[in-house]
Amino acid sequence: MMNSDAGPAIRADGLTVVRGGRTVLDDLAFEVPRSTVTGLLGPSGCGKSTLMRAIVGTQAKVTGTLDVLGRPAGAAPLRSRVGYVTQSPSVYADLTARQNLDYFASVLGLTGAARREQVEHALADVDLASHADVLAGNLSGGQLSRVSLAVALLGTPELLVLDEPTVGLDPVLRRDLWNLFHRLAAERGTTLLISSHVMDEADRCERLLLMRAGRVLADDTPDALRSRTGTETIEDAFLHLVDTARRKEALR
Ligand SMILES: Nc1ncnc2c1ncn2[C@@H]1O[C@H](COP(=O)(O)OP(=O)(O)OP(=O)(O)O)[C@@H](O)[C@H]1O
Repeated sequence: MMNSDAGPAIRADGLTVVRGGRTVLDDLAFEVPRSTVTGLLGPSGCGKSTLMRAIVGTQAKVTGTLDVLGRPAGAAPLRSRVGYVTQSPSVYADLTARQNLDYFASVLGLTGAARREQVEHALADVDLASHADVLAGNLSGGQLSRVSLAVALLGTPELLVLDEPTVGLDPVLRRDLWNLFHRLAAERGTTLLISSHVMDEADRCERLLLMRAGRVLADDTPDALRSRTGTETIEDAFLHLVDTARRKEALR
């Protein structure tokens, strides 16, 4: 019998998604190893959110292979094992940060002391303990997105899929969040897939998936990408790969 705990956290092969009659993900093949921080980088509109939605099982018209933690993406047993944070924070404005977490912890089936412990832990992880009793509606944008992240941390998911979690945050908070991401991978074995359209976040990742126009341009470590393309920055590596892809398309 196949062991669903072995192998990569995510495996895609021939993955294609059609939205509104357009192919927005085109024949993707890649793997995301377990317990790593992988960056999903590419320009606005290249398909990052669509890929994340496919991985968490909320995207229609997905064809090809897409396995998550050894099971087909979206399979019911994955629900409690995968955490997902969208670009727009999804919390209740009329509840405090702590009440939001308590509510979502109860939805996950957590009770009693274990629930209280998980809630306090998640608040501390995202550095929001001092604002725990403020109504979500009165929190800043960055604080709200950290409440969403804390919700995703409840239940200690094995895979965290985070759509642009550091957008709009100040440099200190951004650094603290990246430190948290690495701690989760190193200490809890969590796999993190984190999207960004800012190339300067690339060096904070152990691995990179570079996307452009619905295709994966590269699936590698930042160092390997730079040395393979003979460039010094990931932005230059990305441009080099785009030019190479364009030349190939022109030859065809
Ligand atoms: N409901 C929809 N119907 C048709 N096309 C869509 C729909 N939603 C998104 N698209 C298209 O799919 C493509 C990929 O969109 P997606 O949101 O996945 O990109 P993205 O890389 O996450 O962009 P951003 O960084 O701006 O969030 C875009 O060209 C977009 O216009």
